[in-house]
Amino acid sequence: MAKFNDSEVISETIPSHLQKLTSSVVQFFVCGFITIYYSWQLTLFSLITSPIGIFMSKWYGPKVDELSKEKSETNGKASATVEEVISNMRTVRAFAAERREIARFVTDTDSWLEISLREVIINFLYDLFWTFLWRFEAATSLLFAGYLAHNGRLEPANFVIYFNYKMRLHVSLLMFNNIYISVTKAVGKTRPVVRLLTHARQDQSGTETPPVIGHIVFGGVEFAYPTRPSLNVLHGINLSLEPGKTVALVGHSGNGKSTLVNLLQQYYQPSSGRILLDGTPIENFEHQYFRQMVSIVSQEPTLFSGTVRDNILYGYEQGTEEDMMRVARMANVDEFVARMEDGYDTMCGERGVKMSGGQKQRIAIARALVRNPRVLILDEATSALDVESEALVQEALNRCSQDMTVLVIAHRLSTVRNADKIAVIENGGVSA
Ligand SMILES: Nc1ncnc2c1ncn2[C@@H]1O[C@H](COP(=O)(O)OP(=O)(O)OP(=O)(O)O)[C@@H](O)[C@H]1O
Repeated sequence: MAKFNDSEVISETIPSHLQKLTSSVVQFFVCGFITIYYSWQLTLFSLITSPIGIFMSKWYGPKVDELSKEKSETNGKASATVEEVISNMRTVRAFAAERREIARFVTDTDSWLEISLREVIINFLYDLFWTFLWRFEAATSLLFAGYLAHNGRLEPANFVIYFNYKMRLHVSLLMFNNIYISVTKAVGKTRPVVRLLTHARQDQSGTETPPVIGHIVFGGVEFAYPTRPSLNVLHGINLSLEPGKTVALVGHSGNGKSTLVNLLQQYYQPSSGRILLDGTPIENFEHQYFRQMVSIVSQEPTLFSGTVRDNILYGYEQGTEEDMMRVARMANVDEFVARMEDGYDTMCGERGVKMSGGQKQRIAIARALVRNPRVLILDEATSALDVESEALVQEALNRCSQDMTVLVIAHRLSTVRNADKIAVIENGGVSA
């Protein structure tokens, strides 16, 4: 799992403030030394109010951090609602749920407004506090300076120089304060982004690129989803996938078939146990290379809004026209694209809405194959299709997967019948 902490978040957000920070540190020390030089008694006296200021900042920092976090969470929730509704517009309209969805969005924006109001009030009180504290400190310092001058312990000229530099010292302290507030707010807001980036970096930290023939071993794999850490979905899975063979993974709904595939895809890491590809732990593989060697066709493949060509070569931009045509023929894509006016330049539409289910599946198979993988994962790739489309897709899969290791999540008897080995996943364990 991704490990990250606040210092990591701060180190990502602080560089933009570095210049201001450096100049205020320099100003602080220069002015500090000059004020001490001209009147150490006054300088010492003005520190009396510091503990109150430090105490207030200690309270304010976590408060702002918490509010920024809450605010970006509610903001994200409102955006997610909008995105979900827009992408499922037909379902929303089919069930006349427009009012319900508007109410959901309004609830999200209301909480955002409430948090923003709290933030405004806290910021106002904080500013008021510092204005009052500095006025109070200036007034008491002036009185003390008068007392020192009266007793001949402070020259009037030194007094003028002292106050001049004291004002500059205040300016640098104010700058510190502003930087502190901005960094605290930024930390609260950027924490989820940094967490995502850190996770992505860790996901891509492997460097090895050994030759792969496609022997996969799950050794004592245990796993619980981070959102339900107390519920172990997989308990000590031991399974071997021989190179070039097809293994059908079967089991009741909810028994963990997709979870096992998610682990092989490195979307999550096992709580314990190991997954090896030709003897190398999968996390040690270089990211791009691993994705080239292990490819997936999912149950509901997502296409992007570009052309058929763009979608087949997605993530494999070095692929040539010949590569594209080769897999398009293998996956029966050529069969329907040849009848389209723009051929491989036909636009697929957002999320592939301009393609039928079977066409999307065949493009997804071509996309998985174009990188010449050694391992192919098929997540019920034909289960959502009608008989004719299924036959075309199945034919394509049989043709393509002959010299690859195939892990197929199977619901249908026909898929199971074609497999070299059947692995039954039950109660978090597996028997083959
Ligand atoms: N992202 C998630 N967070 C928490 N729990 C999850 C998550 N995804 C799946 N689960 C839980 O993990 C268990 C296994 O789910 P999984 O999707 O692996 O089952 P499956 O065998 O593939 O089911 P199906 O055949 O219905 O697709 C289920 O109890 C499910 O509720």
